[in-house]
Amino acid sequence: MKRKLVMIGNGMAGVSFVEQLLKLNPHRYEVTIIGAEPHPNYNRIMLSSVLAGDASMQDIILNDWDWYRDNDITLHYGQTAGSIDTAKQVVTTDKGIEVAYDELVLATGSLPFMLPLPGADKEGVIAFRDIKDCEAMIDASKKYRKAVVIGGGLLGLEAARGLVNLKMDVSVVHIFDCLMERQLDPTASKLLQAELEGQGMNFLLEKQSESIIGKKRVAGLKFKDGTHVDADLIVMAVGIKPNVQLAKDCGIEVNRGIVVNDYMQTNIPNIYAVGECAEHRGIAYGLVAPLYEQGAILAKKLAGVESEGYQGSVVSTKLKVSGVNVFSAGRFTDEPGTQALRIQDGLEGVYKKVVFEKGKVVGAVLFGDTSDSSRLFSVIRSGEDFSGREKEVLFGPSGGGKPASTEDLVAAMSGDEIVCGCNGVTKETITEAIMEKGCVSVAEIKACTKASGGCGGCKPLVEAILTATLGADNVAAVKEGICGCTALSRDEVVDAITRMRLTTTKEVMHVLEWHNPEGCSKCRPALNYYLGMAFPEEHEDELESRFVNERNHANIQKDGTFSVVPRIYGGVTTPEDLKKIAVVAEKYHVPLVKITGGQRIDLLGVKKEDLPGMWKDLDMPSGYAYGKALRTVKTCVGSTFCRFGTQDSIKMGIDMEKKFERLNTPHKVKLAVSGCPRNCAEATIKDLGVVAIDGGWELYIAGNGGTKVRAADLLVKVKTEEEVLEWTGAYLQYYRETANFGERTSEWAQRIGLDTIKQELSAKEDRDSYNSRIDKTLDLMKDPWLQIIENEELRKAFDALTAPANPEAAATEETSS
Ligand SMILES: Cc1cc2nc3c(=O)[nH]c(=O)nc-3n(C[C@H](O)[C@H](O)[C@H](O)COP(=O)(O)OP(=O)(O)OC[C@H]3O[C@@H](n4cnc5c(N)ncnc54)[C@H](O)[C@@H]3O)c2cc1C
Ligand SMILES: NC(=O)c1ccc[n+]([C@@H]2O[C@H](COP(=O)([O-])OP(=O)(O)OC[C@H]3O[C@@H](n4cnc5c(N)ncnc54)[C@H](O)[C@@H]3O)[C@@H](O)[C@H]2O)c1
Ligand code: SF4
Ligand code: FES
Repeated sequence: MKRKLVMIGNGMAGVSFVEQLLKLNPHRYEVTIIGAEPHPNYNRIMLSSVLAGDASMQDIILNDWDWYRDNDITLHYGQTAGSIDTAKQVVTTDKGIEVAYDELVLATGSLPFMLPLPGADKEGVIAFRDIKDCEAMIDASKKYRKAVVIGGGLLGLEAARGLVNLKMDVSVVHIFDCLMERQLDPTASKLLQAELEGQGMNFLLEKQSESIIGKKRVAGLKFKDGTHVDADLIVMAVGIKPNVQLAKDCGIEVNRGIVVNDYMQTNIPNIYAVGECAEHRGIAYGLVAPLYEQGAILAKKLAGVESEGYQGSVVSTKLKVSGVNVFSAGRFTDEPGTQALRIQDGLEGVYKKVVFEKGKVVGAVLFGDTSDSSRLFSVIRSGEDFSGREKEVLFGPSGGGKPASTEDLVAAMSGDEIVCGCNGVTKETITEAIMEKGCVSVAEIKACTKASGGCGGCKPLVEAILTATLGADNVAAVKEGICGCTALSRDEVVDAITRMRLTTTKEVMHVLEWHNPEGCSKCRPALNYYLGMAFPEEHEDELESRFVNERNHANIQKDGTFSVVPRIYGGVTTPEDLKKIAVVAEKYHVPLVKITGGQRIDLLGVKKEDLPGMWKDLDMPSGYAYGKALRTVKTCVGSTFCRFGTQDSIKMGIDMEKKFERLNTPHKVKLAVSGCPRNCAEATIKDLGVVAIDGGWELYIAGNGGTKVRAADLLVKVKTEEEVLEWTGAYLQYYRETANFGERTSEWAQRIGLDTIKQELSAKEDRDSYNSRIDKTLDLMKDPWLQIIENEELRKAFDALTAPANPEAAATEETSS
């Protein structure tokens, strides 16, 4: 008969412990979890990324509902354990459910510390601890402007960064004169402050909060020095306290946290504690890496596997604010008996400090360049004696180069050592992903194991494990750089752009140390695209990084003339538009007027100097026949006139074209809509094709009618026109975010797999998230012809553009349709 294991708390530490227990001894226990939050276990760390707009709520689920069912775990979610009868071994929840246990694990985490200020109960005063808080901030940003974060620690600064991204005016109130004083020395702290001020944060240092003002809702914060700051939202991030009340009430020994021994046992038999609520050797940890280590020890204990017990952890932190590289580990302050080695490069904004005690590295602070973080952390944990050769730690044995390689440290790591603290991923899990699942890049390892998907601090170590496992030559062979100017892959470049918030091609090339500082014709347009995709609002399109056809907003022809293709939505025109086209064709002596395969009209043989005049006279939007963008939405007659038609394909096509026109994509995108399965619009050889069926629509993807003909695959059947637009938006944005620049949907879909696409888009929440990003981009797009006609500066710049010496070479870039 199975023993009854009950766990109170459905958070990161607790569930990680259960996962490890199931691996070691899957059949020993009947597991019940009581969780106060109405969600399955999620990655609390990533709430910062959700707030910053870099991840969706769906992305941060660690164990979905199916996981509990598949592992026979009873989950009482949305219920709080209210009491424990330690004599009868029964837990009672606030909803009156009684659960008997043989073994009980407390994993109740922490509570945010709320300053007991007068007015702290007003609307708009919140903490930042869970999904509910995160949603409250996102909602507030839609209605209000001024946010104040109290606390300049890790949490406060990550909250502040998220609120800046949500377009709020953000002030951070801090009690000391240095931010993150628990992790940084004053030098690093001041460098950090300057960097964050540059990102738009305002700091009010050495401020003691006195009261919160306002009526029902907060209106401001008053300080003890008589000053005040206006606020529509106040986020308190002034630390946490272990959640121990339940334990205390039933007689379990509690200090700051629930007191446990090296095997996570409390003073009451059969009751254990793990995670932030536990206090081991006087320390209650507030970071996940040590909590996962505790979970591993407890799992062994309850699975009947011997271990030496938990010995405590050295912790390291990395601030998850993009564009800022800060790392801190161990004891970093100058104490008696310690010595510090510091280097500072004021030009590059780099600062490094390593603290020694009796020759051993006991702590480190890095700012600006954190590439040494994994190695330094390993050195701290290894306790290696550097007496007499301390400088090797930063400068290597020769005094001038890099110190002992990360690969050596990787080789010395045991399999169960945690590599990614944020996601609790061990070295063994990563090597398995490489050897058994065929991962050959950090991005693939991330997709497979989640390692490096949180703060990103473990990335160098994951990379080193990859190199150590596959061999440097093999890694280099499989890693396809985006061009000869860099050894970095597309994913690595895009990841760096988003993580470090790089905004220009020059900045990317500089920060990522391009071999060729000017880039080349392959990487410049690609970077320009990736930047625009990642930061549609901040990035200014770089004309000089565009291909010649896109610079001219017209396709260059073999004789050096251009073609003009105005947009004709869904292939439906009007007598007025036809008249305008005819007048323009005559006025500018257009030698050839041609109906294209995409159901529109091409005016060929136009002189460059005539282009703006023609655009003005036409007074029609650009058809983007020259761009890596949405080209056409071909439609059939559909139900309006055709006797076979089941749906209005013309309206559907026009709606799609109007919604997605001007969208920049990795390569050109063509759509089509047919009004019945006879498919006269050839929708099944398009990047996305829609075919009407009885009572709905079928969406086909990744078709191609070009040199490599490919029939499209069925993605989904839907009922309404709204759903067609919703799926199309999500699909196009997923393609925009994950395809290589220059990769058609057909190649992309074959590379990543149809099942992956289906799975990625299956949840409505994910589709909404993709749509919100595509909508943001579409809102910002303007018609390029109109801009040049209306804006004198742009007009001058356009006139100054010269056509390439060899039009044929340029014409191979793109073809129109
Ligand atoms: C925004 C944010 C960013 C962070 N970033 C990082 C980071 O980058 N790196 C890092 O290492 N750490 C980070 N942390 C800290 C990290 O999230 C915590 O250390 C970790 O989540 C603690 O895990 P836990 O399981 O002990 O507690 P929790 O994850 O808090 O889980 C405890 C759970 O128990 C539930 N509970 C409590 N009492 C009861 C009860 N009586 N009955 C039922 N359920 C109960 C709670 O509702 C909660 O769901 C961050 C924290 C936040 C809030
Ligand atoms: N990147 C990360 O690793 C990360 C990110 C977020 C949160 N966390 C963890 O979550 C927990 C909570 O984070 P936190 O930043 O709230 O805790 P913290 O204790 O690390 O920092 C709180 C900060 O608030 C300041 N403070 C205290 N009282 C104040 C007051 N009255 N007015 C103004 N400032 C005041 C403190 O000086 C301190 O710097 C911690 O355990 C932290 O490690 C980690
Ligand atoms: S696809 Fe069907 S509805 Fe459209 S024109 Fe052809 S037969 Fe008519
Ligand atoms: S340690 Fe943060 S992502 Fe791995």
